[in-house]
Amino acid sequence: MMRAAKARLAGLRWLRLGLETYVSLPLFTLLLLGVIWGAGFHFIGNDRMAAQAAARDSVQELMETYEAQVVRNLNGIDQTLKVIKYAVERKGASGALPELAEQGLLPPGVVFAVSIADGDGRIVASSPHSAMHSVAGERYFSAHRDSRADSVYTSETMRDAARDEWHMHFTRRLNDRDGKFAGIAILEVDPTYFTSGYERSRQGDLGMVAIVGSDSVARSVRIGEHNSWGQRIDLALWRHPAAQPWPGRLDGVRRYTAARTLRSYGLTVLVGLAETEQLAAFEQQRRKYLWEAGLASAGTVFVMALLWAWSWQGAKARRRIRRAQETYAAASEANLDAFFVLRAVRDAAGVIVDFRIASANSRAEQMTGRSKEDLRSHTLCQWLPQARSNGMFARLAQIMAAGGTHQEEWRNEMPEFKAEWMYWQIVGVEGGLVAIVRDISERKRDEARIVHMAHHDTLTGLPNRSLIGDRLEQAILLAEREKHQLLVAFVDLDSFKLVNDSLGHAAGDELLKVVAGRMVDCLRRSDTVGRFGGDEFVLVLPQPQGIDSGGIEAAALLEKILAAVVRPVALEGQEVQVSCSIGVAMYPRDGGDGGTLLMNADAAMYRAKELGKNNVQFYAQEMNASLEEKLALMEGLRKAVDDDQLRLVYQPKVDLASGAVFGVEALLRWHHPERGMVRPDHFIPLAEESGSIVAIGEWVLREACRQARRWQDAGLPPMVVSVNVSPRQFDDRRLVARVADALRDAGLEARWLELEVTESLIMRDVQQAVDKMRELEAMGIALSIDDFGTGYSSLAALKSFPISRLKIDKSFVRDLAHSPDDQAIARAIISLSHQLQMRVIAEGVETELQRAFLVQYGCDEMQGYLFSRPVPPDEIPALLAAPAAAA
Ligand SMILES: Nc1nc2c(ncn2[C@@H]2O[C@@H]3COP(=O)(O)O[C@H]4[C@@H](O)[C@H](n5cnc6c(=O)[nH]c(N)nc65)O[C@@H]4COP(=O)(O)O[C@H]3[C@H]2O)c(=O)[nH]1
Repeated sequence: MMRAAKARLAGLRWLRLGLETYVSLPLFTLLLLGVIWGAGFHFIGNDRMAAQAAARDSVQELMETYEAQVVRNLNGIDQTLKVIKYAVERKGASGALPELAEQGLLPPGVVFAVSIADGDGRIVASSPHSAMHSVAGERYFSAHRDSRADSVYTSETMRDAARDEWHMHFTRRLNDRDGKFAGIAILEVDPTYFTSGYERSRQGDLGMVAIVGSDSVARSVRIGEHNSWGQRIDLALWRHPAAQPWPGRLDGVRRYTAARTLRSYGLTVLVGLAETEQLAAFEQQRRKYLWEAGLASAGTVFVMALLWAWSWQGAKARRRIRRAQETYAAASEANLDAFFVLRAVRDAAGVIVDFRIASANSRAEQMTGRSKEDLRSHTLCQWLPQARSNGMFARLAQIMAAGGTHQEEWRNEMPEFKAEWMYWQIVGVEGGLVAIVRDISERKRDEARIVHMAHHDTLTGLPNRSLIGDRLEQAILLAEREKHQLLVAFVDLDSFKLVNDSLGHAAGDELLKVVAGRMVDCLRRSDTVGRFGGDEFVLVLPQPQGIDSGGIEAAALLEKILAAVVRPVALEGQEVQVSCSIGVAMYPRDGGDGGTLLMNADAAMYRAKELGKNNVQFYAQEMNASLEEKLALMEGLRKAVDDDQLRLVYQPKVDLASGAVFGVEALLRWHHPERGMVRPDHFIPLAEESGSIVAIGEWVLREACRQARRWQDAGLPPMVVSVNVSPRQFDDRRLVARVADALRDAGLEARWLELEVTESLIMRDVQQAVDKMRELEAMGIALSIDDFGTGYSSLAALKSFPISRLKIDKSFVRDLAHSPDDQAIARAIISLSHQLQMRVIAEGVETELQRAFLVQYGCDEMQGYLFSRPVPPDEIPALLAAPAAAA
């Protein structure tokens, strides 16, 4: 099957090739040449045969004529000889000739010479008269003498002794009355006599007539104007000559020949017509034919060559077009763009009324959902009726008129195209247009996505800092024009860092998303809520309702946000609660531009934080002062260590069972040269923020170790000194080395040092924290978790910590007497500590009630104003000396 199909294909290919003019034309030319030359040679052949036949006829005719002529002449000669013989025999030799001459019976002497020889061979009479001589020695004489035959003897052409001329001698025997030999009658004839009938006009210059004796010796030969005799001619060859001309052996000229033997005279007459002359006319005709065929051939070849060149050019052009079409088809098929070739349809006046779809590619099929055939069977306006109303047709007609290339992007609203956004490039071509159409919906979506990403926060999808800035500027312009106010609020989540650090970033991100969603739900569509960065959000509320009437409704809205944010969020299987602090600035009262409004809202937000978080603060001018103050404090902190402005106070830790002081917690104090005492709650976060906490923390560590050593040296019973370690300090890679240095330099045993780390600190990266804590533990240093209960430690993680003590945060202790929740938490922490083989200490114990509760539930230790406030180191010996506050 395959082979048959292949063969059919190959056959078709050859047929198509054969039909190509540039191939068939040379073949046709060859055919024509064949016909021309075939006809030429056919005519030539015919003519040759006719000419040869004519030549043969001519030679026969000539033969007939020449033979008749010779026979007539010979008969005449013989008749003359007979008359002479008769006269001689009757009257004798001397009287015979004159009588015959008188009677006019002798031939003219100009041509013939008559003589009579006697029995001895002596010429006894002659006419015309000649000198006496003897012919006794001649063969013709002896032939008659020796033979009684009464016949004419024809001698060879020979020189006559009397006249010294060449003659043919015809002789007859003369007898006397007794019948004996009496001599011979001789008639001499010029040999040319027999060839004088040569007609040049008929026989040409090379024609031949000849008489040859039976002895094969030519008596007379005439070829053209030339006479000769005496040569030998092989009569055997001449009597049966070929039908074709042959060279004869006379002069090498090929002749048509004929021969006839005249038996009674012992002669053979020969005629010959030269081939060249006989066929001269034919040759001329032949040359003419050849010329004509040559000219016809040249003409044919020339015309065909022109036609071929023309058709070759045409074929080349067609091939080029076909290749271009194939290339176009292949390229357009492989292209990801849709191709449409449109041909203009014009009315009688030449105005374009529509476009016919001449061609389309596969991509066009996909984009339109129609097959190529279907598309080709429509005009543009049949297919897309709306093209007339939506301007597409007019646009195409205009491009057609203007020419060139046009391109544009447009949002597609025609259901015939399966694309939302399209790009088209229209190229004007001869008689129409090529439309290259591309589906750019994906690109447009990407662009929109990029634009969105550039202006929106990827996590929450809310406008980002730059878009907030834009919206704010827009809102300011609008408010300015409409004479409205504008509210800008800075929202910062309280304790977000705690969640992030303890539950991980994924949980932190989830929290941000939930909170963002809740804030969006609280606002109108015209309001903007954006994420400014980290856990900071910004609200822009144009024309806030009720601002003019004292901000009551705005405040309600912000309260709503506070309430929405503080609702518990389920994260990592547990419920987390965060609040937020909101600072508000009003346009135009608090600032005329976005930057100022944001800065003032930020200051108000800080104020809200300072006031215990989870509240809203409207901006007041003095707030900026606190911001400056913050910067000033940061600057002062950098010099605090070097300028010896730091001091440590110590708060005793008491064993609840015995009431004895077993240790102290070192608490930092900053004696600012201008501001006086600055509380650690104020400056520790700043030190942490600026990084100076590392240097400050090291100073605290060294000072606490030195002080513990001093107390020991002063003879006080050894006790554990607790030092707080901040997150940055804990992250310091050299923390362990620094602790070791501090102990060594102070000469203090490691067992008298305890480090307090916060719960959130170790929960940021549990593994790393555990590794570091194990190093410290290995040195003999005790570790405790400060502020326990405020973070989100998992029980599993807690078990892996090398911790010896948990400290219940004072926020749970504060309301212990009244809050069942706090009581439950305190009980849980105490129980948990004991299960984990840890001791538990409560901080911030101020009242007896609190202490009683703690004692009741088995808390091991306490710390708080109830026993002592933090005191300078020199007051510690007195406290140790005081009687134990028994449980
Ligand atoms: N209301 C009340 N408060 C009590 C009572 N007993 C003790 N306090 C206070 O509770 C705080 C205990 O320290 P903290 O929880 O570690 O909280 C500390 C600690 O987190 C930090 N801090 C203090 N010194 C250092 C330090 O040297 N390094 C580091 N990193 N942080 C320190 O500053 C915080 C505040 O320190 P202080 O102002 O000294 O406040 C101390 C102390 O004066 C009480 O009965 N009632």
